[in-house]
Amino acid sequence: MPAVDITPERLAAEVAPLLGSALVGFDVDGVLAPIVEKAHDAALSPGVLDELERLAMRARVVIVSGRSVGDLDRFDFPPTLEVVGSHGLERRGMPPLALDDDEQYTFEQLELLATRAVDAAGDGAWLEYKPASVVIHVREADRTLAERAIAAVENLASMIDGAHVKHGHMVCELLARTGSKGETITELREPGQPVVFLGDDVTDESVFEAMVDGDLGIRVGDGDTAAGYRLAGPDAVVQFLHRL
Ligand SMILES: O=P(O)(O)OC[C@H]1O[C@H](O[C@H]2O[C@H](CO)[C@@H](O)[C@H](O)[C@H]2O)[C@H](O)[C@@H](O)[C@@H]1O
Repeated sequence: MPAVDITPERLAAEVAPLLGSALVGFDVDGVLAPIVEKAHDAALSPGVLDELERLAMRARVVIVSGRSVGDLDRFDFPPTLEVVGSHGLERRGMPPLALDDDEQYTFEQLELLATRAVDAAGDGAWLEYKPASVVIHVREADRTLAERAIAAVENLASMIDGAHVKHGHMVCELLARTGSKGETITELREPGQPVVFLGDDVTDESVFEAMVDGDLGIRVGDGDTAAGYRLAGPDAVVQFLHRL
């Protein structure tokens, strides 16, 4: 069934009765922070931190991001929030992720591929490093060159032992160890605890796909989704939080 468009006010009315019991999860880029050209320029929408802090007094709030935990520090999420990074591979306050020797070898091969892909995609393409992956960013690159470079890198990565590939908004991530936001939420939820989750990207779909009766999945913005509801964009997320 296609997702139902919902207003921030209506969504707040749906979520409010669940607050005492629910796990409320948020993706970052495209949900709490509007998408921008350069990942290091991203900032939370004005007012979001205060609203999240208030929400955390009434519900268990978790941030589940593809960014690394170290990178997520830039957003200053308060300590009352749980913070999960690298698509579920890292948790704030836990020991840092360390690759074993095989994974390290895979990482080095992927880094080489990714570097070549950035060269092939040309001006505007760049590499982001995370503890278990490298991300090829092509938002500012020529679209045709970027698509070609990513198709080639994906093909080559499929021949490397232990390699995984994830796609996102104008990015291709090559991972030496993989995680899943859906599995993370399933691990975090208490038995019978309802989940409310807002996400905007392909990697958030694993959360929506793992949802059970009583959960609320909200896709933010366009795109195919398994979520039940759709909010217009990051501005609507701020309004939703405010109404809540
Ligand atoms: O799971 P998220 O918290 O949404 O993180 C997903 C990726 O976000 C970042 O990239 C995206 O946002 C950038 C800034 O708006 C944008 O320029 C880029 O095109 C987007 O894909 C981040 O850089 C990635 O590491 C995250 O995986």
